Amino acid sequence: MTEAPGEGHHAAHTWQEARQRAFDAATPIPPGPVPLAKALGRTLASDARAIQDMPHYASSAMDGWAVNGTGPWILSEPGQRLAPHQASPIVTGGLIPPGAKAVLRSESGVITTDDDGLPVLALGGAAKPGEPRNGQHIRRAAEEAAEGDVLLKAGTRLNPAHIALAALAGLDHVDVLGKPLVRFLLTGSEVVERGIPQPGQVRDTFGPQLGAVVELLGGIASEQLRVGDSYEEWMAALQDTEPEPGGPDAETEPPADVVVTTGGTGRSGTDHFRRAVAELGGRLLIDGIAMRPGHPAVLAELPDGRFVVGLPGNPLAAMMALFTVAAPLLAALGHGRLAEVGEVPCGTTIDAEPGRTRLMPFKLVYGLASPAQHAGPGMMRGLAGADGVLIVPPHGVQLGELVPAFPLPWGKPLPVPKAAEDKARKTPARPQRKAPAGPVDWSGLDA
Ligand SMILES: Nc1nc2c(c(=O)[nH]1)N[C@H]1C(S)=C(S)[C@@H](COP(=O)(O)OP(=O)(O)OC[C@H]3O[C@@H](n4cnc5c(N)ncnc54)[C@H](O)[C@@H]3O)O[C@H]1N2
Ligand code: MOO
Repeated sequence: MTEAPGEGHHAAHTWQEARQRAFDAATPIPPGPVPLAKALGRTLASDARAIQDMPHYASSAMDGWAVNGTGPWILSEPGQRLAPHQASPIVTGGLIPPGAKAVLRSESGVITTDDDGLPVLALGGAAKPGEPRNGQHIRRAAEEAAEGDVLLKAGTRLNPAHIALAALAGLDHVDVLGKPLVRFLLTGSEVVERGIPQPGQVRDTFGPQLGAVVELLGGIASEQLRVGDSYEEWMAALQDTEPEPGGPDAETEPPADVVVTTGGTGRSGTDHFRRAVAELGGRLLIDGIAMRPGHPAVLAELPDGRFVVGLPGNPLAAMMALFTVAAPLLAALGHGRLAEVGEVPCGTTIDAEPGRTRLMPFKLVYGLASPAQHAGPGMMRGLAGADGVLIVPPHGVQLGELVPAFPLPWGKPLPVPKAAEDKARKTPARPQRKAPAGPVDWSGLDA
């Protein structure tokens, strides 16, 4: 923390360049299979089809008897082929025996004796007229889907019912679009995880929020590793983020695609990000951004393909760096798009600050953006109460002027500015397409 990174002594990227560069650095992670237990929220890369008829055998929908022909029925052993006027006991879900034409519910039949005193099944008091109809209470094979039918279309974002359907179809895995796995390396000997921090100590603000935010940004949040401030710890941790080949975690924990580090982005003796990356043979893709807060933010790529996002230690600065660098990177890795920047009318005049973009958490007050108080680089209060973040250009903003902004990953979308809304209203509605003649094809709504 001796020099001012990005403050003149090396060429920092503009905010816009940094965002685009982070997005362009990555290509989408290829699709692959995931077990159903990990498929929630994932996007199907290819159609999921029935691998056999569903159900794959005819079964009973009721407890009772499988019957052939009209009663009374002579009882035979369960599972045996039924000749006309024969019946055998069956339970719900039981396999329909060959020769059975229907199932008689238990409440519709009685076991009685025939003239010779032999046990027979006869219709009982609760039987409805005409019972059992041919096929009654039999769940036919392929009633839900025939082998090869598309159950879920490529592009479906999997919800619990989709996953249950895949399980019902007998699938153990589904083919989904790649999604970046993110590990965290939280650094700083002064950082404490619980209790009241002593002078010189600081409560960890990253552990409690980074995983959740990374998930909202389209990543899979994996474990957090905590180290102190020594270079050796940094090196060991950056090397050590892979599960040991053949080790206990190797099966369950695939290698990370991204490592997010916190702290150590400055240039003092205890700030090791750049040196550690260089020693590991990595290269810096972004080294400082002309923005405030968060200017020391770094993005690097290691020879093993992992990206390392270096967030500054100051809490608000880190979140602004996360939104600027990690959000586009995760979008690119996860088959997403670079989010468009919105606009909000500004409720105040913000003076120029040449050479850097300022990211300011704001609250909407009567539709106008008002920069939040308590938004110093080390604070969280402003962001915690904010509706979004203003991207204030170096030349400042005039009162009432539209200013670029982005919403928070956990918040509501930005309101559409009135000017844009009025324009949309004035644009004549597109002429309705004529409905096609003939029956409507609803097949696109299936699955
Ligand atoms: N001479 C200069 N000093 C500093 C400059 C500069 O340009 N010249 N930039 C300042 C800015 S801006 C930032 S941001 C920080 C960047 O610091 P580092 O990334 O090296 O982070 P540290 O020095 O390790 O920590 C900074 C600050 O953040 C606190 N911290 C760290 N981890 C956590 C955590 N998990 N939860 C809460 N707070 C955390 C740490 O205690 C420090 O107070 O450098 C400035 N200095
Ligand atoms: O830019 Mo620092 O990143 O202000 O806190």
